[in-house]
Amino acid sequence: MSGADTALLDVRGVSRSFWTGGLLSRRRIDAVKDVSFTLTDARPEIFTIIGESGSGKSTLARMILNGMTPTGGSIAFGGEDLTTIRKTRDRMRFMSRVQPIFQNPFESFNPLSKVDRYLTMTARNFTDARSQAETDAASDRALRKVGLSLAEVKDRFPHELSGGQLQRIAIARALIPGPRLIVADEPVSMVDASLRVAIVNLFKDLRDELKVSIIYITHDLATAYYISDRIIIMQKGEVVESGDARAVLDNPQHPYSILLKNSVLSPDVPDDDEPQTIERDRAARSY
Ligand SMILES: Nc1ncnc2c1ncn2[C@@H]1O[C@H](COP(=O)(O)OP(=O)(O)OP(=O)(O)O)[C@@H](O)[C@H]1O
Repeated sequence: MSGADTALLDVRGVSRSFWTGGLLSRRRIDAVKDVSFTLTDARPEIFTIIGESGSGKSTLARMILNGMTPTGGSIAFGGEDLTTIRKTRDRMRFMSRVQPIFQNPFESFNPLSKVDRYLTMTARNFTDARSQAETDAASDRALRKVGLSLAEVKDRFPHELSGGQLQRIAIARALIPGPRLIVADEPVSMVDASLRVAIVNLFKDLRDELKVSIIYITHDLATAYYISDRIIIMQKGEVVESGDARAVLDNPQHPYSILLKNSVLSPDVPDDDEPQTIERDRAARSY
């Protein structure tokens, strides 16, 4: 689908609750509450979801990736409600258009498999490439978009590569099917601080050159400020502030947004220079 009015992604009044505890101590957790936003096909953008731990970011990401059903509201991709995407063929089509990037690149790859195997499998599953020469060509094309080449990564195991290289290979793998949307959940929080800028810059290139929209999920205000077009700030499952990223982050209105900004940013964030990255110990986590 394309056209100025087509919603690439329409998240409408989405909520997700969980029940925890036993029969007598049942407790409802409202992980995501009534979240709405729309991404358009006509204008690829980096749309950032920011919030502290437990604010519902990953739950929202899982629902957008169709790995979890909302308990309220609806999500449509290209006009198609995600709950109607059930058949394997439809799921594969959806997956080719919406690709995830996970937090921990070391968990994205089987330590016993050579990394190029993931690229080959993705090329076989999601493109017309069948022969080794064709899958190699598809892998190399994708790797070159992230500043690598097949020659550099072929026959290498994950432990032979850095976290930054692995994350770039994970991004290359996600690009092979030609997605319209990438959902990146904390993609740089486990990457060495010195490599974060290179990775977030890649997202800008993907937006500008490949016209891919990116949902960038983070707790890191500095990289968010640096790359985002629009932003929503979440607290306890709710969107407390949203809009143009620079406008929101330069002049936050909600007390939580002000607190968030004051707690992580020094007063003068450079305009277009390197973001000041914030170190935080975070436990390895994946979906
Ligand atoms: N499967 C589940 N069962 C019960 N509660 C859950 C489940 N998944 C998430 N939650 C709860 O929902 C809330 C939101 O969690 P979520 O992981 O979406 O937050 P987050 O903003 O991504 O946090 P983090 O940055 O730490 O990953 C938390 O209180 C969490 O404990």
